[in-house]
Amino acid sequence: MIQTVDLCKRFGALVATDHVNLSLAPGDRHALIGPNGAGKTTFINLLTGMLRPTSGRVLLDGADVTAAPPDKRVDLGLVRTFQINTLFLDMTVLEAVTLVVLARTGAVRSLFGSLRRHEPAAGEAWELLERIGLAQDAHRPARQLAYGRQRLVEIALALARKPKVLLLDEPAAGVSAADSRHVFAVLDRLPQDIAILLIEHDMNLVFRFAQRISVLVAGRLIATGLPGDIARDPRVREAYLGQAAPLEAASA
Ligand SMILES: Nc1ncnc2c1ncn2[C@@H]1O[C@H](COP(=O)(O)OP(=O)(O)OP(=O)(O)O)[C@@H](O)[C@H]1O
Repeated sequence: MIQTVDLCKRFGALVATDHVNLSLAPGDRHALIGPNGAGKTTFINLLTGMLRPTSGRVLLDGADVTAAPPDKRVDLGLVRTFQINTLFLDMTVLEAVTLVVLARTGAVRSLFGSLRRHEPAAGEAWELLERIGLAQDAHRPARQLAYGRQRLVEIALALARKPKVLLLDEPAAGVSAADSRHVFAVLDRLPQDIAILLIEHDMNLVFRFAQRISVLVAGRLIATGLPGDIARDPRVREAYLGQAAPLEAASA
């Protein structure tokens, strides 16, 4: 579904992404971990097209998208979550998700036409909100929701794009433990055909969610494998020196 081939990114003398080869098949639940500054965000930005690689390629569903702009990649099914912006915060949750459904289907251009034409989009948005447990907040402005619920709205907005590949950059950062559990319960129930790449610092969440884990250190992928193998890998333990406790807990 998505594949990088010898992907490299230099910032001057610094090699932030060093010949990274990583691929996800439909339905994969893959986590990308690594210490601070390892290059995780840079890698995500190379996938979404926010950054151009120095060399190497990005393939999406077999098509070379290395030179494609971000919006084209979204149209092709590569979607990442974003913090809700001011526009969406002032809409109700249902309006915001409906707007993204309309943008996806091209109908947003006729937004000021008959409202009746937008009923299917609102219906789809409603179903989505029910699926991820946000229906009770559908008619509230996103701004009024608790921070943890707003993170769910961000996931809903990404899902409204019907992604083939979903990139999640710390989807539960800054939320309470209870809300974080809810976010991950929602992620567990996402359609099985979506490939998900998760970046997450919380090892308990990583090991709970991922079927495969890749470890990035100083821009290089030092290991990819099953969670148990990653937790026991001496190179990974070395990279997380001083932080081995989460690996212990996760591999137990
Ligand atoms: N635009 C840029 N210009 C120069 N250096 C950059 C730029 N963006 C990132 N870097 C450097 O590239 C390296 C990788 O950074 P990146 O943010 O991708 O790491 P990360 O794994 O996401 O870190 P963290 O877990 O702390 O968010 C770091 O050394 C960072 O300082």
